[in-house]
This record gives sequence, structure tokens and C-alpha cells, in this order.
Amino acid sequence: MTNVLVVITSPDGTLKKNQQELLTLGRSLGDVSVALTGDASAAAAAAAYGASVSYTAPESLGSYGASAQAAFVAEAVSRSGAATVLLENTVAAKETAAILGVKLGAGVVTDVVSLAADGAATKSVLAGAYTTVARSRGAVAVHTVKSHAVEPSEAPVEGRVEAVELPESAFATAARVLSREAKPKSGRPELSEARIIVAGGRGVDGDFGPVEELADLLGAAVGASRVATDNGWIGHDSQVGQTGVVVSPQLYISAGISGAIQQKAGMQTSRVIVAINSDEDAPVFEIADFGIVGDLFQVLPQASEELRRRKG
Ligand SMILES: Cc1cc2nc3c(=O)[nH]c(=O)nc-3n(C[C@H](O)[C@H](O)[C@H](O)COP(=O)(O)OP(=O)(O)OC[C@H]3O[C@@H](n4cnc5c(N)ncnc54)[C@H](O)[C@@H]3O)c2cc1C
Repeated sequence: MTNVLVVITSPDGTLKKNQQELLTLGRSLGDVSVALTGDASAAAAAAAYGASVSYTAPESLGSYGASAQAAFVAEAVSRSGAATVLLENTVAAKETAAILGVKLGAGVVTDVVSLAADGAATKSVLAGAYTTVARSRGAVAVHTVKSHAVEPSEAPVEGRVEAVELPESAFATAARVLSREAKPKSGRPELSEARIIVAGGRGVDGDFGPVEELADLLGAAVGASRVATDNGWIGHDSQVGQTGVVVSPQLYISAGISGAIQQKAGMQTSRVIVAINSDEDAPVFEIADFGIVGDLFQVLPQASEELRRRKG
């Protein structure tokens, strides 16, 4: 059976939903172990999702950038005999995956939306215009997997913890993190993990109120087009797209966004897309499952009102 290594960073000993998903996906492929950085007590949470071994990193590793992370994961690959490595689909994880690929001579596939037992990884490319299936030909395959690839489920095992020591040389050329500041919590889910996203573009004309109101009623994250973030109407970390966050939620509600190719690149693999746009020829309708031709300042408040009525 294939050995699978899931790479997890946990600052507080808990697992995020997309990390639970990676462990669940890993179990469908083989025997799962974890390369764990951050709070080592997350090993217990990983065992609840089927990780039989957690390789823990030296405490100092958290202060270093991707090359030191990759050195640690490479050591965990060697100890676990993993043929498949799964990472989150964040910018930081992709950087680690790239360095790891070079170190191990492994094939690297990013932005994966599904991974079959035979290693065939599905992703969309060229700003969502094509869906491709790729399989690594090397001894080790490295995948960064988008959120919502699978539904997370627990499968408790008695996990073992194995501390990994790294030589000083592993850190010698690595960039060192000098300070960290936690982002103030918005109370909304993380954009990259949210099951539902309500996103606004130029059409909101500076007023994200109706977008945020609907998002809060749905327990959704708020996303935006680049025009909205460049105008300072909302923070840059809300930007969805080619140069923003790549998302794949169950439901993406797009309001006042034309659907430029760079926006589509970040949301086209959403399970259901609802588009609201006053221009019936807007390109976003080409990829929408449901389209509403109308003024978002009328449509969004109506949707919110109906949700409030149904919630009683
Ligand atoms: C290298 C590069 C990278 C880029 N990366 C990204 C990226 O990551 N993400 C991204 O989003 N863009 C990105 N862009 C920009 C992208 O090309 C588009 O310019 C941008 O997505 C357009 O944003 P928009 O849809 O909000 O604005 P517009 O294209 O101006 O569309 C606004 C839409 O709102 C509709 N509208 C107006 N008023 C209303 C109303 N009251 N009710 C309903 N609908 C209304 C209009 O009909 C129109 O369709 C990138 C561009 C480049 C060159």
C-alpha cells in the first residue's frame, strides 16, 4: 500500500478543515503519516484523522522560510517512505512543494481539485479554460490540493510521534522570519476554506454593505475582484483570481463582477456559481450555473430579506 505524507502547520495544536480534508484524502490513497510544524500537540488531532505517525519539526523551524521547511519534509519523506506528499494549496505551501520537488526529483502538481488512487491529479489550467489530468512519473509525487476536494471524516488510530532533528546546514541559507503579527479576526471563515463565498466587483461602486450582509446571513466569506481591492474598497487579501486567492467553494455568488479571465482563474472550479450582473452579455454568465440579470443593490438585499424571513 502507498505511504502518504501530509504536511501540516498548526500554530495552536488544532487542525483546520482543509488539513482534515488532506488527511481524509490521504487515507483514500494509502497509509498516512504527517510532517508537523508548529504546535506538536496537533499530532493527537492528526491521529483522530488516521495519521499513524507524526514527524515533528525542531521548534526553531517555524522561524525559517520555505527552504528549511522543505528540508524537514524531505527528511520526513525519507523516514516514512512516502510516495505521495500532500500539502495545502497556499502560496507558502506551493513554495515548499517546489523546493521539495527539486530536492527529491519529484513531480509537483499544484491546484489539484481531485486525486485518484492511481495518482491521477485533476486541475484546471489556462485560467480555467481547460481541465487537465496529470500523473507524476517519479518515485515521489508532490501535490498541493485545493480546499473541498473531499468531505473530511475522522478515523481514529493510535498515533506515534517521532521528533526529527535537522543539521544546522538545513537552515544555513534559509530566510529567517523576524516577526509575525496575527491578522485581526473578522468573524467570517477564511476565504480559501469557506464553503460559501459572496464576492463583489466594480459594480458595488465602493459599497460592500449588501455583499457583507448576505455573506453573514449565509456564514460565508467575502471575496472581491481586483478592481474592488485596487480601489481600496476592501483588503487585498479578499481578492479572488489569478493574482489573488484561488478558491473552490461549494457556492460562489458573484455580484457586479464581469468575469474577466483573471477572475475566472480563481473561482471557476467552484461547485455552484451564481452570477448577478446588470449586463446580460457579461462573460461571467458563460460559467454561471444560475444567472440573475439585475442590479445587485436590489437583488442582494432581496436575497438577504428572504433568508432572514426563512430563518424566522
Ligand atoms: C496580470 C493581471 C492579473 C489580474 N489578476 C486578477 C485577479 O486575480 N482577480 C481579478 O478579479 N482580476 C484580476 N485582474 C483584472 C481583471 O482583468 C479585470 O480587470 C477585473 O477582474 C475586473 O473586475 P470587475 O469585474 O469587478 O470590473 P469590471 O470588469 O469593470 O466589471 C464590473 C461589472 O459589474 C457590472 N455592474 C455594474 N454595476 C452593477 C450593478 N449595480 N449591479 C450588477 N452588476 C453591475 C457591470 O455590468 C460589469 O460586468 C488581473 C489583470 C491582469 C492584467
